[in-house]
Amino acid sequence: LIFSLFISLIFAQDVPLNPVPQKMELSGFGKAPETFKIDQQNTDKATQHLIASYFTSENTNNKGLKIKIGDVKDKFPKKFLKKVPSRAESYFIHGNDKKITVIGRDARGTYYGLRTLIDLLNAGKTPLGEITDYPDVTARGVVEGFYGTPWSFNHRMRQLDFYGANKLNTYIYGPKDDPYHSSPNWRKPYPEEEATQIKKLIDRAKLNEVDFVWAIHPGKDIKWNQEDRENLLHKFELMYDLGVRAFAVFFDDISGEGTDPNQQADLLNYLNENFVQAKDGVKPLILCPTEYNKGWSDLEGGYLKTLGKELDESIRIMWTGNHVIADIDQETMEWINEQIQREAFIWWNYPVSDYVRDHVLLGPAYGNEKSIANKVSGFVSNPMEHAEASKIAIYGVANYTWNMENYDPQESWQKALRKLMPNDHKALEIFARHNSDLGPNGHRYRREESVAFAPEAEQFLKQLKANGKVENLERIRDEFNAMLEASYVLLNSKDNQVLNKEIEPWVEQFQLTAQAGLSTLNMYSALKENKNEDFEQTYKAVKAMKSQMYKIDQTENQNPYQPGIKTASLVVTPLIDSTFVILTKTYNKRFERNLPLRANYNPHQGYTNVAQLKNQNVRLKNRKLALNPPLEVIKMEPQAYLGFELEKSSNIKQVLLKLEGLEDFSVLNLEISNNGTDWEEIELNKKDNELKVAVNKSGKFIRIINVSNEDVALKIKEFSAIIK
Ligand SMILES: CCCCCN1[C@H](CC(=O)NC)[C@H](O)[C@H](O)[C@H]1CO
Repeated sequence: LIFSLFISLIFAQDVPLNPVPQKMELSGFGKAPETFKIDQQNTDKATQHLIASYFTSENTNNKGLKIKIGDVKDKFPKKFLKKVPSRAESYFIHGNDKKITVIGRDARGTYYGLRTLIDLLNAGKTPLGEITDYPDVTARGVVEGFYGTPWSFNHRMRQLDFYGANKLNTYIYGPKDDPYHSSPNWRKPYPEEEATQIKKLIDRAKLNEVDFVWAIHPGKDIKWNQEDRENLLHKFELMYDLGVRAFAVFFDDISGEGTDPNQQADLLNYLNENFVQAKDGVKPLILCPTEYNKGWSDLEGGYLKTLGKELDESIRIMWTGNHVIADIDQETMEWINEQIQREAFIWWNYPVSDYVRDHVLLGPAYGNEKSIANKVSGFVSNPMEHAEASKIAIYGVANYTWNMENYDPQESWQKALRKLMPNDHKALEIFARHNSDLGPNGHRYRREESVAFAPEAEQFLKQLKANGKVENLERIRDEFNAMLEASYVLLNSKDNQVLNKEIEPWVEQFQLTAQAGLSTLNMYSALKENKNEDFEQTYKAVKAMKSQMYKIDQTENQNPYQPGIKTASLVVTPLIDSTFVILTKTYNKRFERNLPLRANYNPHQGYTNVAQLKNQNVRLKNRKLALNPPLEVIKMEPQAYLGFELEKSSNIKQVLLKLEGLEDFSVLNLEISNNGTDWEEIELNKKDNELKVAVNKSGKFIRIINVSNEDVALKIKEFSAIIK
């Protein structure tokens, strides 16, 4: 047994089994034959469809290797039947050189067993021995729950196929910006075209053994009366008629009336009794609570306790962890499960990037503990609006939730890159390892990036600053070269055009970054050899590359939150920018020149004492300096301020302010200053919350400040200044 386990562990690495099964006792693998003979017993439509698509007249005949596939209700040898695990969706495979047997605990188990067998056959192998497998987490998958452009129909169809292939069984449809999911049209039926698409998605989900969960987000304007109760029930009926058999109600990111936990619980219990129980085949309801993370929960208020006490025990309650964006550990689960008296259903806000839209998050899915499998009722990932690129993280979640203690983030990440780009995965790896961190953000959630390169970058900068000479120039140059070459391979790869289309602007920016890096190293060499003409020439080249990057950043991916294209922002870009400034300063001093130092184009920065906004980026577009508007409501205590610190005192032509949720505008003053201590108030007509204020005064600091002695809560839709 030890020997065969040893063998199977070795094999587990090189056979791309998605996910790795719980237990493999194989003496090895046979060579997959040319033809098979299928003996199909009890199977559902999804399995029949998968069999029909894989075993065709090309590779089946009477002399082929026998494959008998069915579930525990069928006739199989007792010694096999007793090996099928009792959990839902589990399966057992036995193989020798005569016959392969696949037995599912249930229809999904049979399907997943077949998927595992097909993974082996695709690798040209058949199993010699036994595979016993089951999922660790009950509901596994994705919640399309982000702000921004919802995924397209075609992307959703691709996603469902990806989930089927990787044993994910849950897709929750809840795009924040779909007006028929949320306000104002949650009461209305979908228009014809969308309704037809949803029907097609449901059929595709079935063929991939995925529960299509339709979520409604009524909380912004729901009235706790019989009329709206009927409205919601009616909308669920309409969705049921389209084929939806699993439903969710989201009460997140709302304020006011809709946040009442007793009303929320009454509504869901009512839906449970009068809809879920009343109809056949409908799965238990899922609720996303208003207090969906510990940082936002007010224990005295008893919101969570009320839900835990009042909600029917069949209803699942979602949870993002100790914060809006958080990784999940044992302590997180013990706390919340106690509060809600059931196992929470995790909504993992990764790789969602709707609060760092200028970044793509392509790194490994890591940070969640491996001991929580029996503490969660579900685990779904909230992805990026870039569906194809999100598959890297989703593949990790598939492995993590199926076989948790076996999960290896790096191994999964490598496998995901190969699944997405079978031939050019090396180029994708070089690109992805430098595009994984989020950059500074209001949630202060960060990811590792450029991990192997960071020590080299650090040593390079340290030595450059200390004595102007470095020892690892070649290793830095090698990485920039690898980045440059990878960018060309990616832009020309035929592996996955859908992915290419999504990441193209970032790959272009990445290419320019690599080129700027190489030329900055040329500046270093020219300086060392006192080749002043070369230095100034290559200096000019870097400035030209930077202005091209600036143009991409100003034209691509323009959205109202974090517009533009940031790449390699944690290690590589800062290394290049710092090196550029150090070399230019040294050159200017040594040869009495005054080449401008500015490497990047935004010399201004945010200026605030509001913790939530410490990292909020500011952007300069032409002459307009704007605060990236935060998604969330901002709380400003008395004397709290936020605004801008300019590079130097400049003429402030105009200030634009668009605020929301503020009854009494008089609590805020607009002020400017040249030194950050003496402030001059700028008159505001404080009645409307959309202001264009002519200033025409010079200043280095601009701010709005809460001059009342009360806390104020507001949403900042726009805060910008025109600097002339
Ligand atoms: C308004 C404060 C920020 C909330 C951010 N959450 C939202 C709600 C949520 O997490 N619900 C569980 C969206 O889902 C979004 O995608 C995600 C991250 O930006």
